[in-house]
Amino acid sequence: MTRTPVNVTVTGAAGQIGYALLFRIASGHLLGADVPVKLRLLEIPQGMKAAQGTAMELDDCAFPLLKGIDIFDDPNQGFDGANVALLVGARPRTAGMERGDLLSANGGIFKPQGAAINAHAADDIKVLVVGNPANTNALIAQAAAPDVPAERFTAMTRLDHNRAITQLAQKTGSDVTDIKRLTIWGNHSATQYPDIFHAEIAGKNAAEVVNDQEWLADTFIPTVAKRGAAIIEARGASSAASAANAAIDHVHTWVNGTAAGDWTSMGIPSDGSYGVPEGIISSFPVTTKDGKYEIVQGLDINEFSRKRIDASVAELVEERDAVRALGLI
Ligand SMILES: NC(=O)c1ccc[n+]([C@@H]2O[C@H](COP(=O)([O-])OP(=O)(O)OC[C@H]3O[C@@H](n4cnc5c(N)ncnc54)[C@H](O)[C@@H]3O)[C@@H](O)[C@H]2O)c1
Ligand SMILES: O=C(O)C[C@H](O)C(=O)O
Repeated sequence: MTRTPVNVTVTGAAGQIGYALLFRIASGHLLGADVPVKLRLLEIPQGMKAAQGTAMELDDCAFPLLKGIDIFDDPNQGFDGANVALLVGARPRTAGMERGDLLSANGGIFKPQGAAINAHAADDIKVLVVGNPANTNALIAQAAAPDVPAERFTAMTRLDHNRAITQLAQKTGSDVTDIKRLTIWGNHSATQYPDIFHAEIAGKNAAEVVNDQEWLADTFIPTVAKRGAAIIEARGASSAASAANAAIDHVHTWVNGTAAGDWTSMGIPSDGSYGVPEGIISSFPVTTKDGKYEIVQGLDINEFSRKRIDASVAELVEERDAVRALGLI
């Protein structure tokens, strides 16, 4: 049976993450090795020529699953019929820019994109926001799309999740595949909290295996939370291939499910679980099945974790209040 191609819209397609992402979507890593895709690339007018160049290279790969590429500079066209939308393009912070300016500039991108998704995307649209500040940009887009179920808007903390797995594996001399049930809580920012108290390493409690509170507080958490800045310092540019890889992982897991006994981390609208105010887009431990996710319930949150989750959530509440004051939500 021939499957209908899935329409995947990627914004910021001519950027560095776009360049690392599009070839993997086209080769079947986003949705599955048997799922044909049509790419819809969305750029700003200045990015159109470079996006066309990337599309030429995609053509030159003769990917069996790639059934079409269209390029737009109008969100209403870019999101038309989209089943999956990866919102990567964003306004980066530049020298002298205050946080309010950054939120306002991104509001100018994510509000119209949310409205275009609301008006034109397919009924089963799933949205992943990668562009920073990812959680709050996702909130802005979601608020502009009242007819789309709120839970379809998610923000990426999978890169943080993957970073934390490797740091833990390297510390304990284990394999990344031995590590399960790790959680990123809160914001994709330096306040995020990577939690190993419920994680397992080859079936044993990770915090007990590590048994080094000082390493946890003074090395592990800051290393994971500040990894983005460390990459920028080392590479002279922000993470791109690892961010693209995490976007692939996020959507693949959302669509295809978490493995039995494991979970992942996703930025999702809070339902009030774990004391996170309803509606803000915060990272939680989630399981996924049949294209839907659920927050893992019933985890005991110790005092060490509570303090850190609360701090990151407080930052998200501040960001929400700031975009509310700007009339963006
Ligand atoms: N959540 C995460 O874990 C994570 C990780 C890494 C990077 N990021 C963020 O991802 C974003 C993209 O990073 P990058 O390195 O690809 O940046 P980049 O500057 O290389 O590319 C961004 C692209 O977006 C385009 N763009 C800007 N406004 C647009 C709009 N309104 N519509 C469509 N396209 C638009 C630009 O023309 C550019 O081509 C940044 O905000 C970055 O901070 C997030
Ligand atoms: O773009 C950034 O500021 C960093 C990025 O979010 C990352 O985590 O690598």
